[in-house]
Amino acid sequence: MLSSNTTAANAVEFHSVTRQFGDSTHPVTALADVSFAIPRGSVFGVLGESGAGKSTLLRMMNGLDHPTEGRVLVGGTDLATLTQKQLNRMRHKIGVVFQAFNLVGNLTVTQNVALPLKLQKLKDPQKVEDMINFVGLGHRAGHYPAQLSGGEKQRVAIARALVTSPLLLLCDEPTSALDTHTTGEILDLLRSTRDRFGTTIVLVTHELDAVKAICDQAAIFETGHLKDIVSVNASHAESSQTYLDHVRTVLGE
Ligand SMILES: Nc1ncnc2c1ncn2[C@@H]1O[C@H](COP(=O)(O)OP(=O)(O)OP(=O)(O)O)[C@@H](O)[C@H]1O
Repeated sequence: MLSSNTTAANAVEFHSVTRQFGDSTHPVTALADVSFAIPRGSVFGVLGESGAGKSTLLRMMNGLDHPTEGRVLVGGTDLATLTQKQLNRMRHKIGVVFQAFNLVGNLTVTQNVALPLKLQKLKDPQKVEDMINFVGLGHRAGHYPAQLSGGEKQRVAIARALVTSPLLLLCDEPTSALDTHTTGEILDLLRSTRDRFGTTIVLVTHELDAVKAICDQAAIFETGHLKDIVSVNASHAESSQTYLDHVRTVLGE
């Protein structure tokens, strides 16, 4: 299990994974014979156009969906060997961050961040406070989501995902709803998360800039097929540049 087998070299392994939907007359192949590994402590990008299979891939890492063929290992454990109870426990060690933030509107920042602990009947006010401070929102702890900017909402979502000390953080288009400057700040925060806590991060995105800014490797998918895995050699300092610098870089000045 992810929490017990902390020595596995790879946080995630896909072995010849195929996922088909539909019936035999109208099959839809979301993933076709996909194999790859994500080293522990790395930031791994998943790139692909709409329908490439990215969401299906994330759902499998989270144990919410299962291969039609092949095996998915998380923290060295084949998810197919787990009982539902074990799977639920493992999922507590996987954080998820979404494009739409998915905060609870009538809860404060502190209450939102404490939610995953509450769902496990746990309490750890110090950890909640630490995570809120880590994402730079100590001054907003009593605010409600409607009082926050998009970037601040995503910071809350990241603090909430980190409060259970996940070994794996799955980020599904986490910056797609944000402007360029705020995107840079959120990517910096994700990189700090990896550096500070050693969290393995999977970043699903269609934004090449985001992959270039923080990923060690990126897998490129096309209609369910893994086309390539590239090592990202970008200078990771680039994401810390100012908005103006970024505009100049992109516009080629
Ligand atoms: N529950 C399902 N039932 C039937 N087909 C599905 C189901 N889930 C996904 N698919 C199909 O599998 C393929 C991959 O879908 P998936 O959502 O994983 O792609 P994606 O890369 O995440 O796309 P997007 O960027 O639009 O979210 C698509 O053709 C999709 O229609």
